[in-house]
Amino acid sequence: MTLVKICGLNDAAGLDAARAGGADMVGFVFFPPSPRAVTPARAAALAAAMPAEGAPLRVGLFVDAGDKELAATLEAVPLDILQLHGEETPERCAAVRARFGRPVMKALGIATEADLALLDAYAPVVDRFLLDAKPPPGATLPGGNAAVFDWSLLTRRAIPRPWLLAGGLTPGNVAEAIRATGAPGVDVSSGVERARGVKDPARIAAFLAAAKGA
Ligand SMILES: O=C(O)c1ccccc1N[C@@H]1O[C@H](COP(=O)(O)O)[C@@H](O)[C@H]1O
Repeated sequence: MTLVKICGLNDAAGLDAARAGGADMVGFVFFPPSPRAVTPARAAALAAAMPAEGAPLRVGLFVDAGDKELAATLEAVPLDILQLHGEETPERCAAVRARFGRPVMKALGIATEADLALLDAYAPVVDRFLLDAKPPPGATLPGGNAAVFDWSLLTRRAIPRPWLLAGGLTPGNVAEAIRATGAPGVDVSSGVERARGVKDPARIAAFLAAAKGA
């Protein structure tokens, strides 16, 4: 069954809906410019309501974070996976994985076939990929922009690690996205919100039902 990550959770109602609907991963955004950002203290309070082990796994989303920030966040919040959503190089991914002892999920922006060439450089040093759209012109965030990319690019080569499809997914298009790409997992933020940065429990439930039923 398709793995589902609900990202950008910042309140108990959203987290409850994600858990009730069977989310495999929940994401906390540690990137202050994002409207979904949480402080480590806020994420710790939300995570405290979750089971200590098992699903959903807690994913921390970081954008070009330094070791000090990663260490301080991990001190406060029991994160299972580190999602690196900035310009982190393969060397940086390897260093983060070794120093912090957590699986690393590297986000890559995909717009053309050439972007997929990066997969081979990262594959030896990451545990999972998150394949997202590149930020559209004028966007201020490196992700979370409700932008879709050309899914057919993903059918032309094998992805050398487990991976999640992201970018502009919604309850209405996620089943088609899974069918078109064969994605083993999907990730959503904007598509389950009622306003930018505000999660909608009903949309979270609908997304999970559509993705798990695909
Ligand atoms: O969600 C954010 O605010 C965010 C900020 C900075 C980097 C990544 C971010 N979100 C990630 O982007 C994907 C796609 O988002 P969307 O569904 O298109 O809105 C999301 O799943 C997050 O992993």
